[in-house]
Amino acid sequence: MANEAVKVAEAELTQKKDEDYILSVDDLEKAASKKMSKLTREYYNSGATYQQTYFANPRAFEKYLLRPRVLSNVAACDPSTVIFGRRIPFPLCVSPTALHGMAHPDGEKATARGCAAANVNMGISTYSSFVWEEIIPHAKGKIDFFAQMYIYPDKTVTKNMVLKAEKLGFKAILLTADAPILGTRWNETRNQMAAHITKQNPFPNITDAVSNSLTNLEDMATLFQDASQSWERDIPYLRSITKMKIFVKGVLTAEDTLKAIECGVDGIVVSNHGGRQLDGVPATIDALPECVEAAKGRIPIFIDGGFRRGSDIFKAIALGADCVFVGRPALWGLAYNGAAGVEMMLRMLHDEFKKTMQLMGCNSVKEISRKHLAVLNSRGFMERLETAKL
Ligand SMILES: Cc1cc2nc3c(=O)[nH]c(=O)nc-3n(C[C@H](O)[C@H](O)[C@H](O)COP(=O)(O)O)c2cc1C
Ligand SMILES: CCCCCCC(=O)C(=O)O
Repeated sequence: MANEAVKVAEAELTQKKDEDYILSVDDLEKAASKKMSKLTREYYNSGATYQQTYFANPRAFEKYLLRPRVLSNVAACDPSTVIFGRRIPFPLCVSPTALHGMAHPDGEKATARGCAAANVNMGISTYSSFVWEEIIPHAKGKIDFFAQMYIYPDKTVTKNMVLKAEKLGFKAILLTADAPILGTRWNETRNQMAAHITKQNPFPNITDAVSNSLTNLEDMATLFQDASQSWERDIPYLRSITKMKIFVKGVLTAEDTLKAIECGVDGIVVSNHGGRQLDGVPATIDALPECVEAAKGRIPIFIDGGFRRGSDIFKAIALGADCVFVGRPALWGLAYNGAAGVEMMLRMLHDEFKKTMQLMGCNSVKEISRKHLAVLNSRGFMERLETAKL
């Protein structure tokens, strides 16, 4: 009888294959990628030109080792933190990414529902598949939204977008600064992405300006992104027309961190656009320390790029970030199972982050610091990050 029970249990086990388990963001990426069309998969899962930065982002976390403290009574560990005056479950928000309609028919509306279910704030792209006013009601009052914008060549567009965002209750502008022109992604040309976009996936927020005659995204972007954007001209202008917080997204250096402070922005997002703009720039986790050092606590610092594990989030907080954002993981959740897939991804990262905190001996986000990290020096010996000569 016992043998029979074992046989039944084994038969049930073999019905479920290893790939049916989604236990990590990496599992989710694989499962979601199978569900996407070639066009969508290659648009989402790629970077600029040789993709050096795209691959560097997730890999760079490995060189930061964790230094745990034991016997620290972590039974009451609390991974929550406060962003813009609102307590959020853990230091994570969703980055703005274009065209969620390619992953799921409900696009950003489903992403917003997934974020609301997990109580996670969401950035929405200028290039969203639905107009902002259609997306917000799906989570209104439950989470904060951030409006991703560019400096548009036509300044009345900039002004209208800002005023619209303010009216819709967006908490902050994420001004994308690393895209005065669009980066080159070769498979977008191979897949004739621009033709697909104008026909099947228009940009409803800016649709009037879209020209069907254009054949590549880089040309299309010149309609919406102004190569003459500058700190001196555009930040004071934005400041003069809005009370929303202004975060500059795409900062990678101490110099630009200082410039951001000088121009009076409310914060920066250390970002390389997920490796989609300038190939060859550092992984964001490697650029973070010089930005943190330059800021000296004067402005909040957010970061995105390659975050796939709870321990990645822990490392960024330890290096001085206030909050981490994820882009592609939300797209994978959406493609895998709509709003429920987005929620699943966010809960997975929440649980991994909390477990990392507990196994590190931390009870609150405020306790996490550089003393929790180490690196291997050039001779292969471990050094505490606090004292390491890098
Ligand atoms: C498919 C895709 C579309 C994106 N669209 C935008 C966009 O419209 N505006 C923007 O500022 N950043 C955009 N980004 C960059 C993200 O905001 C974010 O910086 C990046 O995805 C973070 O890296 P991760 O995907 O590894 O988490 C996009 C990224 C991806 C993957
Ligand atoms: C014509 C513009 C194409 C959308 C660009 C969105 C974006 O930033 C990306 O990384 O892709």
